[in-house]
Amino acid sequence: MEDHMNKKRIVIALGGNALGDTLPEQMAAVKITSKAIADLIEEGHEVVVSHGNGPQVGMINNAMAALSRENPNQPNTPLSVCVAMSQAYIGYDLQNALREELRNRGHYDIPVVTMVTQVRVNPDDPAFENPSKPIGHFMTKEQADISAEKYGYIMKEDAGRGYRRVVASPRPIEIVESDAIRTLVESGNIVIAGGGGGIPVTLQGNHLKGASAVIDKDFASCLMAQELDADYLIILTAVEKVAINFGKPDVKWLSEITVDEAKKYMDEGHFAPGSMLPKVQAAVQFASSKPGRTALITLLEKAKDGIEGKTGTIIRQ
Ligand SMILES: Nc1ncnc2c1ncn2[C@@H]1O[C@H](COP(=O)(O)OP(=O)(O)O)[C@@H](O)[C@H]1O
Ligand SMILES: NC(=O)OP(=O)(O)O
Repeated sequence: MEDHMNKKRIVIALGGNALGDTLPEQMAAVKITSKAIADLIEEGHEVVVSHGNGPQVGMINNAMAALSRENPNQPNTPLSVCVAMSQAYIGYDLQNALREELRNRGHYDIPVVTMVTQVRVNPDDPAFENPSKPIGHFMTKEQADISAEKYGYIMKEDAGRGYRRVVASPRPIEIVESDAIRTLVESGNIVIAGGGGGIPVTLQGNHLKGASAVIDKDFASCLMAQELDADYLIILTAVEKVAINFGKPDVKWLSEITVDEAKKYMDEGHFAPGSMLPKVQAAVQFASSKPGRTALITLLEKAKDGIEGKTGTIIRQ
């Protein structure tokens, strides 16, 4: 273990490739993911891990809906509860894999814990009227039409890859458990928190009421990084760097950009909505929130190289 001279507090947001789409894929993927996270832990950094849940929350929601169709005594499970289930299921696999990876490297004294995390949203957020977050598996047009007809789901085409159900995705405004997460981090725990963007809740006096939504994990991770006063927000995805002119012959991969440059590229439409755009938006929000805060977007396997400045796209003020 390195000494703690350069210890940073890091929030890592894991993309879809870190977890896969199915139960067996997730089992295999978390082993690779744990290696990348353990590399950062071994450098002595304080690490909080968040992750997506799109495929998983859709799968859970479908299973619960089928159960309630078969059994009239079983009312349908709210989407907020499905997000909670996805946090626990993904947290279980990730926590277990990371514990094993740390032990394989001789670190028996680093506890890993998953925090059930609620995230407050505004009940008047216009996103509730405009579902945009794809969940579940991809379908053909014919399958999507059947789902829309049979279950009243709203289906949208997802970046040329097929059709998916979409649900509301309001902006996160408070990480309810951030004090507890901070306490765990400061006492040496590796914390998995804010999974699936957090369980969306609205405040009703002292009661937190579940909302029918799935929050974007990049925005929730950004807010969590701010609330934890993190030094780094690392967004790990399936590309090593962010590009302008992505997918075109004159593609240019970006190594380091300022917040102003990132905003200019956003305005010019270089980042696809629903994929790279929320990542760059989250990175910009984090890097602008306080001097010294740095955002990094890179490949899962390159997390350590990225924080050492060897690769990835760095966004800072
Ligand atoms: N300008 C861009 N630069 C790099 N990647 C981009 C860009 N625009 C769109 N992408 C795509 O966005 C993907 C990341 O978004 P997505 O797959 O939704 O993320 P997640 O890892 O969170 O599941 C990349 O793998 C890439 O295919
Ligand atoms: N909640 C969320 O943003 O999940 P995905 O990253 O899987 O879309």
